[in-house]
Amino acid sequence: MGTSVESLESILEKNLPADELNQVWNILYGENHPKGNGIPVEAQEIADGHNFELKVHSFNAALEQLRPPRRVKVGLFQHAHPVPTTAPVLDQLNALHKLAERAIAAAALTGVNVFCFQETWNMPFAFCTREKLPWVEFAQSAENGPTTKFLKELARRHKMVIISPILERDQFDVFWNTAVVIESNGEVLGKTRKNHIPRVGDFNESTYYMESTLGHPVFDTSFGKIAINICYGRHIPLNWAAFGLNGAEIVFNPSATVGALSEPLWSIEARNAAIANSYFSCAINRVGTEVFPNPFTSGDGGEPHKDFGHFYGSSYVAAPNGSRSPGLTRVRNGLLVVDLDLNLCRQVKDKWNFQMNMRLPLYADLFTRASKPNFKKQIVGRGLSEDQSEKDLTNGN
Ligand SMILES: NC(=O)NCCC(=O)O
Repeated sequence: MGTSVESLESILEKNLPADELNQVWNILYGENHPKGNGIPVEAQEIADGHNFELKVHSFNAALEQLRPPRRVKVGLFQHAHPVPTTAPVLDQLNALHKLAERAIAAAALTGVNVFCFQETWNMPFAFCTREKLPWVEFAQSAENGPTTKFLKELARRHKMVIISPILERDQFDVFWNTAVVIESNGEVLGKTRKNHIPRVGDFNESTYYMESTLGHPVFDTSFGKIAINICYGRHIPLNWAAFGLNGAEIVFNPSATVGALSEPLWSIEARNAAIANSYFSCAINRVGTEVFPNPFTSGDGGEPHKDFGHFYGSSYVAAPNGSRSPGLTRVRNGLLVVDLDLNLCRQVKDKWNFQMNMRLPLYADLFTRASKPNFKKQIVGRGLSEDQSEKDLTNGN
């Protein structure tokens, strides 16, 4: 499909009469259908001037007697790589920083409290190439690298929590796929790292960095308890569950994924995680096509090529009650600002009782046994081993 479709929403809006469109929104997205108002003129001017979509949405919760509403605005920014991947590394980094400054300025004008970029936002997504130079030159210290220093100043200026997913080079020159969490006072609150590394298609990421050893940290920020599940981790329901167990109220999923591989999964996985774990999930995808200097193969017998295919954007936010925001465009840069009430998390827990029905000991026992080499599957019936079943099938039994 590439770039020929702007978004699912644009097709529906073009083709459905208003009353049917409203019904479709309600069925597709839950009780909150798209709302497009509340964008300050100055923020819209920045978006128009720099050709990015600016969309707003809000989720409500019931008013409680003992707890005031806990409203938070999240900002999700998706972007294409702004300059050719052949430009000098410093020029690429500076162009990305400039882009970020504008997006954060627009987010600040819209009242965003917690801002998150896409996966490894400050570099081209070069992991398809399997080459080291110049791509590893984008890797930086999570605490003191140029991107963190740059964002600390913006976080302080705008009193905004900023989540910055980068390729990290640590003090031993070990690489990690990291998200740095910068508090609204400009201090680094901490970092988390990608737990699950893709080995699919052109996503040759194990060439570049190691699996996290940091677990599933939740960051208690001035705007709620947040966690970050980096890209491929969204396919692992236990990964999402672990952030919920540690108390997350919002889980960000900074990603980089292409249409041919994952577009049918995209609208489901983060939304399902929000439902299953009674928190808000925020899925952010890269956009555009990045062309690299040298051809590479996908290991599937196909022709060598110089690009990954189209990163389809479509960033969105899902709420614990199963409703979701509309998605951003598939083809352009975009900022999605979503106003939400964290009280909804506990209200949904009280309604559905997923936590009350969690039965952790039941699953703890199974996972403990399944993680041992002598694990025996609990199969009721003839109790044949897989080898025996295959023989049975070939004998026509
Ligand atoms: N960046 C990354 O983990 N991509 C893997 C592909 C996918 O998860 O859709």
